[in-house]
Parts: sequence; C-alpha cells; structure tokens
Amino acid sequence: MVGVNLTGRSVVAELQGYYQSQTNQRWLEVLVDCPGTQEVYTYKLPAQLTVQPGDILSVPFGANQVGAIALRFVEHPPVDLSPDKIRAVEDVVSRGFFPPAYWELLNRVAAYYYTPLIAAIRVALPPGLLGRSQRRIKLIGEIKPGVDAFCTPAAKEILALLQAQPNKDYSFIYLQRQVRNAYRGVRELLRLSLVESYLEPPRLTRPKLQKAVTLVGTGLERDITSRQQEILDVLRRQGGDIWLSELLRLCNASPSTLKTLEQKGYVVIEEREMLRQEQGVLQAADEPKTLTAAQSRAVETITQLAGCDRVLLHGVTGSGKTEVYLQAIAPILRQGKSALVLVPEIGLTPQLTDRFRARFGSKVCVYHSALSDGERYDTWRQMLLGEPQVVIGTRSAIFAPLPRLGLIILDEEHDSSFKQDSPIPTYHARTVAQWRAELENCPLVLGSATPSLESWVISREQGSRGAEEQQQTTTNYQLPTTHYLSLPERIQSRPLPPVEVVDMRQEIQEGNRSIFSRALLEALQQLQARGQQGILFIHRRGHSTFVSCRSCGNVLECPACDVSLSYHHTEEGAPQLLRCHYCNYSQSHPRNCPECGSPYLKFFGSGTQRVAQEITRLFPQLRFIRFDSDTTRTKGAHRTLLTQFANREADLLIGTQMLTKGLDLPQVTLIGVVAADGLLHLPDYRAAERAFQTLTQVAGRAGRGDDPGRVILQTYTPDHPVIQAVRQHEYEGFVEAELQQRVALNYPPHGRLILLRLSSVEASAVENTAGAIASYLNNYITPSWEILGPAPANILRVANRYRWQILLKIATDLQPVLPDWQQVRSLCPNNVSLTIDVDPLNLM
Ligand SMILES: Nc1ncnc2c1ncn2[C@@H]1O[C@H](COP(=O)(O)OP(=O)(O)OP(=O)(O)O)[C@@H](O)[C@H]1O
Ligand SMILES: [Zn+2]
Ligand SMILES: [Zn+2]
Repeated sequence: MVGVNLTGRSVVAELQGYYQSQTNQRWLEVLVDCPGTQEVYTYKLPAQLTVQPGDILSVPFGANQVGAIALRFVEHPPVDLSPDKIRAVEDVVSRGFFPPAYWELLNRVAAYYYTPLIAAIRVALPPGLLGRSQRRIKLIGEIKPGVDAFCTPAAKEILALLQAQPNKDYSFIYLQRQVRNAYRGVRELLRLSLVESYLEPPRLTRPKLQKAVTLVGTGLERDITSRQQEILDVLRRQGGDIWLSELLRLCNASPSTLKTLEQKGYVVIEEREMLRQEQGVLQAADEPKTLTAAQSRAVETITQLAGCDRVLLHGVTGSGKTEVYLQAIAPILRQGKSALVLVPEIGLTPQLTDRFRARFGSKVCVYHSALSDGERYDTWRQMLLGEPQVVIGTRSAIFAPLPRLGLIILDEEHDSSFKQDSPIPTYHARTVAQWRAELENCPLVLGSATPSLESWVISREQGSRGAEEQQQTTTNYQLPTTHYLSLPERIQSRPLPPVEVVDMRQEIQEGNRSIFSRALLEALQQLQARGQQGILFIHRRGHSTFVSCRSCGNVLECPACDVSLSYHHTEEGAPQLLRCHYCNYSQSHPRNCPECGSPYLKFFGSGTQRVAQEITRLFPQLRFIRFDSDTTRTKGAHRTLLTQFANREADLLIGTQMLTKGLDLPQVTLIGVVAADGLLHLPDYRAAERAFQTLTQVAGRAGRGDDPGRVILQTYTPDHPVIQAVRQHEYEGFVEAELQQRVALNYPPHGRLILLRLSSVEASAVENTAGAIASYLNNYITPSWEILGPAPANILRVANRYRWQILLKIATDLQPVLPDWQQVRSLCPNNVSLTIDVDPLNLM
C-alpha cells in the first residue's frame, strides 16, 4: 500500500532498507535482457556472490546466457515455482551501474506512478542499451597446446573456433548455433580462465571509431623526405593530434605516406572513438553580461542555496532569466560539477541552446528524444564520464546520468510538455526533478514568467511560514525550502507591451466579416513601411477546423475517431486534403457532400493555412513564414525558419503554440492573436491557467528591443477573466482567483488527481470494464477520496479505440489509503488497456 502526501513524495514502505545487507535472502528478482521479455524473473543467488540492486548480471535464460539487471531481493520465490526449478545467477558483469541515488530515483518513479520498475528504467536509459546488448566470448592470451586435453568436445570445438578467428572473439549466439552444448562448453572454458565473457554495447549504437594520428617524433627527424617533413610540421601545428582523414585533406597526402611515417615511428595511427553528438551551430564566444540589480540578487541567492533548497524564479517576459541561469551555472562548472537544464521542447528553442553554447562552448551537450539512437547513446556515455558539463534537454533528460550534479534548472516550469501522458511512466519532470535534487542534495531552480499554480502555492506558503515553524513541522526530515525570487521588470526597464483587446462581435456588427479586425489590418499595413516584424498567433494548424454541408448540415468526420476532419490547403494548386489531427488519417477533399451530394461545402474555424492565405490576398507584398508542426517536420526546420525570420527574410511569422516559447527577437514589435477563444473554452479544469500562460507568453514576444511593442488580441469574449488578466499583465490576481476555484472543487494544486484511462477496440468491453473498476473502487471509498465517472472520454473514439475514464480526486490534507492497483488491473480483460495517469494534466 502506498501513501501519498502533499509535497509529492511517496511514502513507500518496501523501499526502505533497500541497501541493508540481505544476507539470508537469496532470491533475486531480475530484469533479463532478452528481446520481447518484459517480465521480472526470479533467480537464486549463489552463496559466493554479492549483488546489489542495479548491478548488471549474467544469468541463464532458456538455452542462453543473457545480461540482466538485479532489481530486488525477495523473501520467497514465486508460489507457482518450485525452488529447485529456479536457476542461479551466474555472475556480476558490472557493479554500480546505477549509483544508489539514481537507483533510488528510478524506484521512486516506479512507485509513485504505479509502473513496473522496468518502465522507469526504459525511460532513463538510451534506447537499445539493454535491449540489444550482446554477450561475446573472447580468448584470454595464448592458448598452449594440450590445455584442453580434459575438456568436453563442446569446449574443444569452441576453443578451435575462437583460435581460428582473427579477433579470437565470437558472439555467444553464434557459438550456440555452431556447437552443441555450447552453454556447458563456455562455462567450462570460463572456469579454466581460457576465455572471458563480456557484454558488448548494442550493435546499432556501437561507438563510432575513426582513425586518429598522433605525433610521437622528437622534432629531430633525419631519415625522411621533405614531403614527409611537411606533413609532420602540419601535424605539429595542429597540436600533434588530429583525425587521419582531416590530416590527409589538409596536406593533400595519401594514406600510404602516412603509413610510411608510422613505420618509421614518427606517428601513431590508431582507431579512436568519435562521439556522435549534436554539434549545433558554432557560436561566437560571449561574455557574461553586467547584471541588473534584480538579476544579481537572483544569482546571489541561487549560488548560496544550501542542500536541495529550491528557487521559484518568477521573471516577466524579457526580464533576463536566461542570463541568471548562465551566471548561476558558471560557478558550478568551476567547482567541477555539472548542471542540468530542462526546457519544454528543444527544437523550438534553438536560441536558448545557442546562448548556452556561446557561453560554455563544448561543455554544453544536448539530450532529447529527437536525437538519433547513436547520438543519444554517445551523449549518454559522455555524461557518465563525469566531466563538468551542462546538459540541456527535454523532460527525459531529468534522467541524465550526470555523476556530480550541482544544479537543476527547469525553464518555463509551467509548461505541460514536462508531463508524459503516455507511455508509462506518466511522470512529470518537475516532480522527478524535486526527488532528484533531494537525492543528489543539489539545488533546483524553477523559472517562468507565468509559474504553475503548483509552484506558486508552494513558494507562497513557505514564504509566509517562519523558519522556526518549519523546523517544528519537520522533526525527522528537513523539507527543502522554496525561495521566491522575482524579476518584475524587463531588461533596461523596457515596458511590457500594451495589450489591446478587440471585440470581434463589434467588428461583425459594424460590417467587418474578415478574420482580421480593423486595428490588426492597420497594424499589418504599417509593419512593412516601418521595417518592423510581426507575429500572428493562431491556435490551430491546417486551414479550417471543420467542413460542413450547407444543404444538409453534415459535418465531415474521421472514420476512425469521433472528431471532425480539418481541411488542409496550403496554396493554389496544392492538393486539398481532409486530415484528422488525432490519428493523422487523411483523404482528399470531396467535391460534393458525401451525404446529400450538394456541392455547397463550407469551411469553419481558421487555422494557420487559412490565415496565411488571407495575408497573401490582403497584403501580397508582405513576406511571411508559416511556423507550425506541418512546416517543421524535418530535422533542423525550426532553426532554419527562425533564422530566416531573424535575418529579416520575412516580415511576418504565422504560427501556433510553437512560437510562444523563448523567442527573443528585438525587431518584433507587433503580435496579433487572431482568435483567443479557441484556447479559452476547452473542457478542462486547467484551460484558464493554460490560456493565461500561452497568451502571456505570446504577448511577451513583442517589444523586446528599442522599438515599443504592441499586442492586438482578438476575441469574442473580451470580458473573460483570462483576457482581462492578460491585458493588465496581472499574474497574481488571476492566480489567486483561480486558486479559490480549485480549492472549492478540490482540484490541484489543492487536491490530487489520478486518472484511469481505459481503451479498447471493443466499445462494450471498455464500457463494462470501466463499470467494474468503478464499482470495485466505490467499495473502497474513504473520506479522503472521491470517484468521478466512469465516463466516456471527451472524444470517445480515437484511432478506432473507444476510450473511457475514471477520475479519482484525493484531498491532500489527509494521508489517503489508495486502492490496490494490482486488483484494479486484474479487472481488465486482455482486450482492454489501462493506463494509470498520476497527476494528469490532460483530462480530455
Ligand atoms: N543584464 C543584462 N544586460 C543586458 N541585456 C540583457 C541582460 N540580461 C539579459 N539581457 C538580454 O535581454 C533579453 C531578454 O532576456 P531573456 O531572453 O533571458 O529573457 P527571459 O526572461 O528568458 O524571457 P522569456 O521568458 O520571455 O523567454 C535577451 O536578449 C538578453 O540577451
Ligand atoms: Zn449535405
Ligand atoms: Zn482520426
């Protein structure tokens, strides 16, 4: 049974005493490294072996010998297995693969998010690290004739095979195919210390090797030609060490010339590992800026943080948060430690990575899921080396295996992409960051112009609570303190841009049926004349959000989902498509209504393509770039488009949410929000908070340079509290009002939620299961929690799967007793899948 408390730390009984010696427990659960197996297997531990959870082992599995990770000791073998059937661990391949704090972190993730530990390990390790590791067998030293005299035929055969092989090395799988009883044969040879057995890194992601040349001469070469001397001089000028291919290119020399120099002993040519890492664009070096008073205070506080204390850095848009991060990290690196910087989506913020590279050069490495497997694997290994470095990455980088972590920073901490909805574990990187900071005893900085309600509440509560009181409430455990730091002004006291709210109902009344208000039309007109740039923000990509028939009212829908199809049309002559934004189904746009045959189909709801078409029609001279997930599919597309815009190759950037984050372009003066309403009326208790954050971030892109900015926000509900708060740049008032509603309804951060998501291709199966689980849960109901549902999801069917959900609301002022998840899972038949989403952000 797992108890949960407000601070987000789980209290997990089983995990305690994990590292205490468990001498009399000789049963070990392990995770085997064998494709397709997910389950945990139990092995016996031979008396002579000492194993710790997290060690990498070799175990017999079927007819093979495979790699495995030790998970935990158990007191009893599984009831359905007779103890003498259980096989023994063979050996420890690598100890301390997961340092204790890191292992504890993975265990906490598994416990808190109710997932098998393997799922937590999978999200932490680069893809394929375990999945494809291969066991290999290698001869040790010279084999004297006759040593195998007393060996079995299998051992003799293996020995002969290995000796015949130039590298004296074969994969175990190959030997098994060639030799009967290979398993026994290898064991025999291992016992005689004639061979060694090792785990080879995954094949696909094997380190990339390249030939390097190193100078070993004394500078007093005699027996060489002038050409050879020339090459040595070039090599010396290069610092005496260079890739072979590079040297050949520089000197225009042939490999044989180099070979001769090697034979004469002037150079050494050897294979060396070349790390495949995302290189980024070379940045001109950059010096620390002179800080403003508020920035100095922030840097000072952060650098003096004790233990795992936290900071909420609340800085308005353009207040220079990045400079604070940079100057807080510099001393960490000087102390020989590393820093971890998490950002919502890396592709969207090439500028941020560039700033870090300009300051810290090659000490910066980037880690996120869009890297190739090879890049991820190499970056991961590079991190393990423990050199002081700065890792910038998206949510999964919270698991970056940095050995000496000195600081963790979450930039734009309010952003919902820090939460993983699927697959399991459904973790939030901010929650995991708090645990990691605690376990590594390093400070944590949460930065945002619009902090999440969660972070706001914690810093406010702690701010109003005296240190003395805090001491009392935490007798045996010191809660980390959260400091609230504010950067209330933009750099150089630039004003925040005024936000003009335009009532679109009024526009229609006065005869303007365009998607642009008169104010926005006028502002766009002036843009080019003044040599300034603007951004148009649209909530949706595509052209129109739905197409319906004017004769019969039929709305064209996705055949696999219960949603309308979006119309996509980029330009004259391009194919006209209908596309589902949920499952990506697409079809060509029909000429006639499929229901009644009428040719009068009408488009509703504007997306980026429609806005772009309108701009072309109204302002043919205005150059624009469309920036949404359709135009940025290819690797590097984000950077290319943003660079073009920064170089003023376009006047206007037309895009979705993607352009709200971290864009810092001084020449942008105009922001147009084409329709704010799409954001406001989503059926989710977080809709208002999210809309406020997005609109504030979008508005914050304007007026960051010398020219003042201007924001035009079009809406049909100008009196909506979110719109009013954005207009007045009023964070605190908005948040406090929002919090009162959350308290009234027991929604986070006041209460906690757990969402059970069920889905199946069979409508009745999922509905029945949801019903069964709900009645099971109802039997458990205690005052501390409440069940909402079962109810069909907002969109019942996506990609042909029917979806139902059950929401558990938990009052956090009590230590709730949660249901037995094992029991809940057992109520799910095979054709119904269940995801337990802890602290869900997306209820739709
Ligand atoms: N102390 C300083 N002196 C001069 N310029 C500064 C200073 N600090 C930051 N800047 C500049 O101010 C601009 C805004 O800073 P930055 O992008 O870090 O803001 P931010 O707080 O991250 O904003 P947002 O939340 O909107 O992304 C940048 O161009 C940055 O180089
Ligand atoms: Zn019709
Ligand atoms: Zn669909």
